[in-house]
Amino acid sequence: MTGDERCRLYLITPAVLEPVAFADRLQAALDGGDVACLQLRLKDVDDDAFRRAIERLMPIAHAHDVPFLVNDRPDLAAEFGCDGAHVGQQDTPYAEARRLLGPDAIVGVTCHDSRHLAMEAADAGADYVAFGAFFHTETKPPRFWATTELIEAWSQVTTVPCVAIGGIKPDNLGPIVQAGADFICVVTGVWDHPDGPGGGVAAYNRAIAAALAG
Ligand SMILES: Cc1ncc(COP(=O)(O)OP(=O)(O)O)c(N)n1
Ligand SMILES: Cc1nc(C(=O)O)sc1CCOP(=O)(O)O
Repeated sequence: MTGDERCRLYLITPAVLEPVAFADRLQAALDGGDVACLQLRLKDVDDDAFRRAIERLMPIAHAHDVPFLVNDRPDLAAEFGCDGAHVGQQDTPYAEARRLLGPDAIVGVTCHDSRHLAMEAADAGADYVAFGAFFHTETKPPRFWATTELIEAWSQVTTVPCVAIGGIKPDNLGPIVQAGADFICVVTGVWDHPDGPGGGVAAYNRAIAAALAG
């Protein structure tokens, strides 16, 4: 994951899923077009459920050349040789995640609405920083609000890629892309898309391309 390319789609799984049934939906999503990264984000599950999901879903991501990251659990990501992990401000600290995963893994950090947190993460070596939420979302009711001004300011001072997250849909992503976001990160806009997950991925990619063109 580098920030020196065009803006790309970063996909997060639903927080509750049954791995065998979800595998077909993941396959459909990744068949729908370009996805830069897949993050497994499970909530309220035990370690065995996490392990079953990693074992079933990571090969599908890899068959599409999509890096597979695990949210909150760099220990499990390391155990299964995943491509990396995403950690929040209340999770395993960045330095410990990096120690567990090694220098070549992708480690991203939630930075909410804060350029200061983002600088700290980038200086420590994070591969990307994540800003959000941009819009209201039921997926995770926002406590912080990020802005396109933050993305613009970030892009001017550093080359460390930034991810924009929170309520982002094909019809509201234009200003975020034009402000310089490297990745548009999405949960429901893909999984709940009326044309299915593949249609959702295609719709985001069309909207990103239109924003970059226009
Ligand atoms: C790419 C990306 N950005 C932000 C988050 C949110 O992470 P966090 O603050 O740790 O909250 P939970 O996802 O654990 O609810 C993310 N997962 N991914
Ligand atoms: C997991 C997560 N983190 C956020 C943050 O603001 O840090 S918003 C969010 C949920 C994003 O889901 P959707 O694309 O369905 O709005």
